Amino acid sequence: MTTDPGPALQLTGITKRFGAFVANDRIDLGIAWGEVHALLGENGAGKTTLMRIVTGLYQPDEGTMRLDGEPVTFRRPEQALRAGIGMVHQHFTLVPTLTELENLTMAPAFLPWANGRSAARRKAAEVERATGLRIEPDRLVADAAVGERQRLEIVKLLSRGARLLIFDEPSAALSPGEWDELAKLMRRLAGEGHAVVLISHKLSEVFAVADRWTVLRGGAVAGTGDIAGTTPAELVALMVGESLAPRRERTPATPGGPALVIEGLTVARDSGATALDEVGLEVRAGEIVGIAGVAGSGQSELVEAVLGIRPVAGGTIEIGGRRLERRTPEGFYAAGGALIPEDRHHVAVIGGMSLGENINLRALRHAPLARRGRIDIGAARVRARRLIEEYEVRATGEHQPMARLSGGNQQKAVLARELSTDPSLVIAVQPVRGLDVRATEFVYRRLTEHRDRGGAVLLISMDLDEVLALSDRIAVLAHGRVRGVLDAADATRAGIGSLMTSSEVTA
Ligand SMILES: Nc1ncnc2c1ncn2[C@@H]1O[C@H](COP(=O)(O)OP(=O)(O)OP(=O)(O)O)[C@@H](O)[C@H]1O
Repeated sequence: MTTDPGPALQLTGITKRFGAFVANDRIDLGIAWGEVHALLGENGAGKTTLMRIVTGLYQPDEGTMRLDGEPVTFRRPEQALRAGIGMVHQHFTLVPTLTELENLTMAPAFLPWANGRSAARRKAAEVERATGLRIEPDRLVADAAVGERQRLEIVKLLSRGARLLIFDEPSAALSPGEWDELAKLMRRLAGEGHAVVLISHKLSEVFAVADRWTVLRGGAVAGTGDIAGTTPAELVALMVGESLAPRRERTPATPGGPALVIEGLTVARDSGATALDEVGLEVRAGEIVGIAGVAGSGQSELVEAVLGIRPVAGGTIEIGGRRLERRTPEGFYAAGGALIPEDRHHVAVIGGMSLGENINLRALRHAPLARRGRIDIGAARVRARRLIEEYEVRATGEHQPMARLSGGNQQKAVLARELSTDPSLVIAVQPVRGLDVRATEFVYRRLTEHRDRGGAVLLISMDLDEVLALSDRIAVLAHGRVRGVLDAADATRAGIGSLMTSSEVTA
């Protein structure tokens, strides 16, 4: 299909306030059919708010929207979707206790087939072919990794006839191969006359797929233009209002004693299938060990086993030289562990509690916040404010409900909470997920400083560049087994990639 490029969506003077706070400030933005338009900006710049307006989740206080030249008002997401506008959210909208196929059959396109499983399966296969995205019809969504859930979200949206698709940081949980696939899909959709809006903090992705860009800063448009003729440095400067200092040279690690020792760890998935098969892994004090692997290779189960929330069929786990006999989260934290979880929304934050309460959650049982069984509210407030400042969490104050912070700022709060208790072992799963360029540099520096002070870090990430940039040693996990452990200095993308996709154990 060919479509003349033309104005798909035109926003004029869009303003959105939350109380006295102006999240979107008189925004003019045009998205054309046939283009991939990157929407950029620091954490809290107002990107998600604007896209929530476009998809009917929020109503603007001022301004107008036109779709194909016609004024439109969306009071609910269904209205936007009916008009062909859909969003792949940072937090997915799937039902975890249903299978992927069951989740898909809830979409109207499938309803006529909903009572016939084989027909629904055929329809699912058809959508898979059309989108080039795989799904596992019989897998419970709860068992799917974040990246796999996201894929299902996209399939669901396309099956509902979305023509303008908004991707909110879609690559956060994807392996390089999955991202390449998604990038191709975005280009294909644009080529077929769809419009794609890409919210991303990764400029390499933006330059790989986008035709045009718009930068938001402090809720207002800071600039817009064509990707051709723009440099990443120019966009960074527009986003943060300054240029970023170059990353410091990393010094080699000086590893000490073992901080985490895992031997022969065998763990099952919820379905009973083997998730980890006799996995051995060691992280020493003063080093960062990265785990590279495609989503669903057993990373989540590894973390859950160490944390003590997943039964272990065999093997041992030692933290700080002590074997964890009764494995519980309390035991993990008491042994000096800290965790930056993969799924921020469901596991890492309590949305109904304030930012300050979330930041202090792990410090409440000990002095100086706990005094004779009571919490010193004044000390808690001071501590929260200090960490909010130190971690540059952008919020109206420590009282702001956590759910009202932008995604990136929630992530900064999680980091503040976990790193501020001086842990000996940090398990960091996708630690910069959703963070802007400046905050990403900040976290990388923090984790490296933690290592330099003798702390141990187990880094789990689907982002191979991140694993390569941060790790001292890299363990490659594939199909529940460690396929090799490499010194980061000698590791190459290609070498890791071939181990990541290997199905035979060569060791
Ligand atoms: N429901 C709400 N109530 C109050 N403030 C809100 C609400 N939603 C968003 N905000 C505020 O609006 C600002 C913009 O948030 P938004 O989520 O749009 O940012 P963003 O550019 O998408 O950031 P990120 O890159 O971190 O996702 C933030 O400071 C946030 O705290």
